[in-house]
Amino acid sequence: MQLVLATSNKGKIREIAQLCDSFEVVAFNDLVDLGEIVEDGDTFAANAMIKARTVYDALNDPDAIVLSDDSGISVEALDNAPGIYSARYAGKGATDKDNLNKLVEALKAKGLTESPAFYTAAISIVCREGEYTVHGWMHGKVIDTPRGDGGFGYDPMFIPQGYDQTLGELDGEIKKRISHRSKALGLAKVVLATIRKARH
Ligand SMILES: O=c1nc[nH]c2c1ncn2[C@H]1C[C@H](O)[C@@H](COP(=O)(O)OP(=O)(O)OP(=O)(O)O)O1
Ligand SMILES: [Mg+2]
Repeated sequence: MQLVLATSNKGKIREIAQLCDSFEVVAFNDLVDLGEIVEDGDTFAANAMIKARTVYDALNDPDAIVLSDDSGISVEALDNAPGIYSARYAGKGATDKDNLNKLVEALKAKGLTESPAFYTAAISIVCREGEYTVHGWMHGKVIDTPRGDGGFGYDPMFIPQGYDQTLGELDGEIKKRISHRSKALGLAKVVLATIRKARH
């Protein structure tokens, strides 16, 4: 069964494809040309649903199953910023490196070397059977000295609870087990199994 991913983020596509390996996963950009989807919701869930609905409507295919992800990092010492603005923390068109460096600077500006932090993932599914949104969280801390180049986004500065290495250093198999995205996808796969059953 095909699963259309309503994301342009290569790190997410890689992780979702690995975690949803019983589906034929395809990125929406390979099917339709929508340009940048405007994420003007005020929560992760709202933005995830915007992305999934936009792609579902553009595909105009009653059999389509679209899955989106809106996610980000919230830092306690920064009143849970950047949150839903994680992708553009360093401004429109910011790279992962720009955003990470801005977060390091924000910690230093507070005279901090670390702070508790957590990732949120909201995953939405839109198909003819209905619209669904599930969440996953991963708690830990951010540090001001990024280490490792694994993962993507803010991973080199995030140390998950129970570990002493960053997600940039840890084996990707660990992130697959504990991340906000894998937890949310664990719930999303229950929805997908129900859809698959209803269609056969
Ligand atoms: O596991 C993660 N490890 C590190 N960083 C992460 C992770 N998960 C989300 N993030 C960061 C990256 C980006 O700065 C923002 C997502 O923003 P978000 O709008 O959901 O994604 P995006 O714009 O990169 O692609 P898209 O909207 O097409 O899904 O949070
Ligand atoms: Mg985005």
